[in-house]
Amino acid sequence: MKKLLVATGGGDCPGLNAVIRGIVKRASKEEDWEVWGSFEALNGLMEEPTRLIRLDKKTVAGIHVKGGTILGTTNKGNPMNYPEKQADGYIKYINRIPWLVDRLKEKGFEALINIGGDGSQAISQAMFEAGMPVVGVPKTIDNDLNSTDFTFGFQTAVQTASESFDRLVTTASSHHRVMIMEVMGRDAGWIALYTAISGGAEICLIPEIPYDLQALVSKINERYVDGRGFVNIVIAEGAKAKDGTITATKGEEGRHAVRLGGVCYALSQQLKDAGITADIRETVLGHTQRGGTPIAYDRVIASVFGVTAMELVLAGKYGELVVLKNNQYTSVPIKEAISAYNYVDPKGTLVEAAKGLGIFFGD
Ligand SMILES: Nc1ncnc2c1ncn2[C@@H]1O[C@H](COP(=O)(O)OP(=O)(O)O)[C@@H](O)[C@H]1O
Ligand SMILES: O=P(O)(O)OC[C@H]1O[C@](O)(COP(=O)(O)O)[C@@H](O)[C@@H]1O
Ligand SMILES: [Mg+2]
Repeated sequence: MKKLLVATGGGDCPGLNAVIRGIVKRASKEEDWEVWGSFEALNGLMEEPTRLIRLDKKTVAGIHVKGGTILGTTNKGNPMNYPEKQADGYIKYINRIPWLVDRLKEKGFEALINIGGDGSQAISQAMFEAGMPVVGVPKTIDNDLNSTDFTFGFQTAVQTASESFDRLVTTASSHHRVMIMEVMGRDAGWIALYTAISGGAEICLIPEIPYDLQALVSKINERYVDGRGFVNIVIAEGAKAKDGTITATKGEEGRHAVRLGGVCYALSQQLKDAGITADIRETVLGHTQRGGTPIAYDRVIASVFGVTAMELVLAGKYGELVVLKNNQYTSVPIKEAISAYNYVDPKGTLVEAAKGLGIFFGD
C-alpha cells in the first residue's frame, strides 16, 4: 500500500472538507493508495506521539457540506521558521523542513497534499525542494493566491458579507446614517470589491486604492440633503488613506508580523474629524466570513480540486498547485503561484465596472 498524507494549513475556510472528501473518494477508486490526515496542519506529524487519522469513504461521508476542517488547522508555528524555546528561555527560529521531510518518509508517506493559502504553499514548495513529493490545493477566503481564477471559500465569504451588507442598507436608510462595514482580505480588496458590487455600495475602499479623505467627505455630503440621506461603505481590513498607514496590531509570536482589523473605527474617526455630522456606525464582520457551510459554488470548486489533486498524485506530477484557470481545472508549479500576490488591479475591468455602477473608491 502507498500512503498519502493530507493536511489543511492556514486560516480555515468553507470548502476544506469538500477537498478532503474529493481526495479520499478519488483515492478509494485505486487499490494501492491509502489516505491519512494530519491534525492541525503538519503538527499532527511533528508531535510525538503523532496525531494522524486514516481517512476512508466512511470518515468523509457527507462532510462536503460542513464548514471548517475535520482535520483542524493552524496559522502559527511555521515549520520554515519554527519557534523553539532554548534552555535559557530565548526563542530561536529554526528551519524544520528537512526534518519534516525525513519524518514523512520515516512514517511511510509517499506523497503529501497540502491544502492552504499563500503562507501554506510556501511551506509546500520548501518541502518539495527538500525532496518531498507534494501537491498543493489553494484555499483562502481572501482570494489572494496568484495563478487561480478563484480559491474556494472566497465566494462563500462574499455571500456572507453581501447578506450582512443588505441588512445594513435598510437600517442606514431608516436612520439616515453612514454605515461602515469592514471585511477581511489581508492585503487584497477582493472580498470588499465583490461585496460592494453585489450589495450596491456607494463607497468601496480597498488596499490597492488608498483613499483621499476629502474626496470621501464630498462624496458623503453629496448623498445628504437637509441632513437626510444615507451611505453604505464597504472597507477592506487592509485599506488605508493616502499618506496614511494600515490599522493593525502586532502579530503574535511566530505568526504574521501584523494582525489587521479595526480600520472601520479609524475611518469613522477620520470622517468625524473631517466634519461629517451624520451618525456613523461601524460593523466588523470578522470571522463570520470564514465560518459556516460553503455555498454550492465553493463546494463544486473544492470537490473538483480534491479529485484533481489526487489525480496529480496518481500521475506523479508533484510540485504542482491545482488551479482553476480560465474556467479549466489544471495545475501550475507551486513556485509560480507563490511568486506573486494576487492584488485587485485598480485599473482592471472589475474596478472600472464598479465605477460604472457609481461605486466610489476614494481616489
Ligand atoms: N502544513 C503546515 N504545517 C504547519 N504549519 C502550517 C502548515 N500550513 C500552514 N501552517 C501555518 O500557517 C501559516 C500560514 O497561515 P496563513 O498565512 O494565515 O494562511 P494561508 O496559508 O492561508 O495564507 C504558516 O506560516 C504556518 O505557520
Ligand atoms: O484568524 P486570524 O488568525 O485572526 O486571521 C485573520 C486573517 O485570516 C484571514 O481570515 C484568512 O487568511 P488566510 O487565508 O491567509 O489564513 C484573513 O482574511 C484575516 O486577515
Ligand atoms: Mg493567506
